Amino acid sequence: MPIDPSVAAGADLGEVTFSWTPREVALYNLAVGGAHDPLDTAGLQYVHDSEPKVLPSFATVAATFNATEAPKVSFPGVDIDLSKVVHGAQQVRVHRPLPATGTATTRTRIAEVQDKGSAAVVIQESVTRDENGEPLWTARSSIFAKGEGGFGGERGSSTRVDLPDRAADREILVPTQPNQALLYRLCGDRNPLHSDPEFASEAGFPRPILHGLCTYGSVCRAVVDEVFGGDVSAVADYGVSFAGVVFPGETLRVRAWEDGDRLLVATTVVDRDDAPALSNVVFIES
Ligand SMILES: CCCCCCC[C@@H](O)CC(=O)SCCNC(=O)CCNC(=O)[C@H](O)C(C)(C)COP(=O)(O)OP(=O)(O)OC[C@H]1O[C@@H](n2cnc3c(N)ncnc32)[C@H](O)[C@@H]1OP(=O)(O)O
Repeated sequence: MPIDPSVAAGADLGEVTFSWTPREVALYNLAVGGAHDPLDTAGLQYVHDSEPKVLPSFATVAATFNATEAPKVSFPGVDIDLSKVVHGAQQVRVHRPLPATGTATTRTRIAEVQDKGSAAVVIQESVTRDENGEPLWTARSSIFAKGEGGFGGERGSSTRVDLPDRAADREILVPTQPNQALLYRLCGDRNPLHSDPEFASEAGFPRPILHGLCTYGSVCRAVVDEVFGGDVSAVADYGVSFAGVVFPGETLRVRAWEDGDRLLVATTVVDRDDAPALSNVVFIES
């Protein structure tokens, strides 16, 4: 049985300790479109040799940055073929601005396993602490596994963030590059879905798709630059659902609405009639 909710739900996936340096931070920043204009001196802070700006979304890659193997969807009570899964949702809360150099330990558990009928959703939660045991960030991510539902689990809740019924306060265009996924995979996500045309085809896609977390980071970077004046510390919490695929080279349209201490955002693909890419996007300002 690929999913046994009685084993999976609440399972402790253990701890991992890892370190990062300005080199990893700068590579990540480039992989999410930072410093795309080398004549923009503000953008160059993303690739500063000793103190590059650290986006809160860096939290999504820090623990696995140097991975070189494809991930496995294999946990207690869960064993799913990688070609059947897509990233469903991601949220990160940073408890303070992330340093450009650090060592931390992440403990992860399976918070919930949802049976959506045809699909399964596996939700992981992790807490990351610095060397003194102080929390640095907490994260929640969902894996959406097509065809893996029907195992007799709870359907779980739905996520739905309604957007204001008015024109967006800001609109930003975020180009991605045709080789964006090949660059982003150097930040540790070696899923062949993003680099191998044959694997992508077996998974049901016409060509390799962009990592969900590359879209996540690119939108974070664009919002920090264009809405928060380049201040990476302005974001305390950032969550999204991955609503549709993005192909490398496509341009994203980011529309943003101020909503108190929140920024609500919709992200669509310009080149495909504004097909949804990210939904339920909420930035909480610090
Ligand atoms: C450890 C190893 C881990 C490896 C993880 C993966 C690593 C990465 O490399 C992989 C990636 O980055 S993949 C790229 C990023 N993700 C995507 O592109 C997915 C885009 N989204 C889709 O295709 C569809 O929305 C889709 C397919 C997600 C859903 O579409 P539908 O099947 O049409 O679903 P729908 O009928 O709308 O809803 C059915 C129920 O599912 C819930 N749901 C929908 N979208 C969800 C999502 N994105 N995340 C979580 N749950 C979601 C709905 O709420 C609904 O349930 P309910 O009826 O209870 O509300």
